[in-house]
Amino acid sequence: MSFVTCDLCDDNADIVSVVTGLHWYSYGGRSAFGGEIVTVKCFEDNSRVKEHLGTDGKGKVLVVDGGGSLRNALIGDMIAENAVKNGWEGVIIHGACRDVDELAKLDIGVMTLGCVPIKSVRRDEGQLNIDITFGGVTFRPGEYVYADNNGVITAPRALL
Ligand SMILES: O=C([O-])CC(=O)C(=O)O
Repeated sequence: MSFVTCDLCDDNADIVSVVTGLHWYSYGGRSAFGGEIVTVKCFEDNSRVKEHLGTDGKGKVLVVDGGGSLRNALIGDMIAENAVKNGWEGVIIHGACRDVDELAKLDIGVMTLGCVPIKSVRRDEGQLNIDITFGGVTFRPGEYVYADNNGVITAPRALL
């Protein structure tokens, strides 16, 4: 998938929403990625993230509202490798990741607010496929998200 979010914004100004006010870091081996939105809402517990990236993700991006916490990592190289095996396009986390040198070698997009060496807890908490909001945008399961080094945008339908 080859695109620039700036062009997608210019060409679809009437329907895109743009995430603002957040500083993203791109850690995955793919810097531009997009697809159908699947959501997880959790806080310092990556149970739902691990579980869901273990299912088929072709054409999909997992968007995680981790409450902005940088206190532990919601994804690392093992979970990301599994996501690659299952065909996920990428993961966007309003929170943190770890194992960044390994993430850079994987053919998947991983955008987060930062990294931290410690993993998250797993208490089987978190919700799947509910509307989540951060950076002024509501991510709705079934809509579309596109991300690159310029930022993150959503649209009610596929733009590519
Ligand atoms: O296991 C975790 O919770 C996160 C992690 O380090 C990995 O995915 O390798």
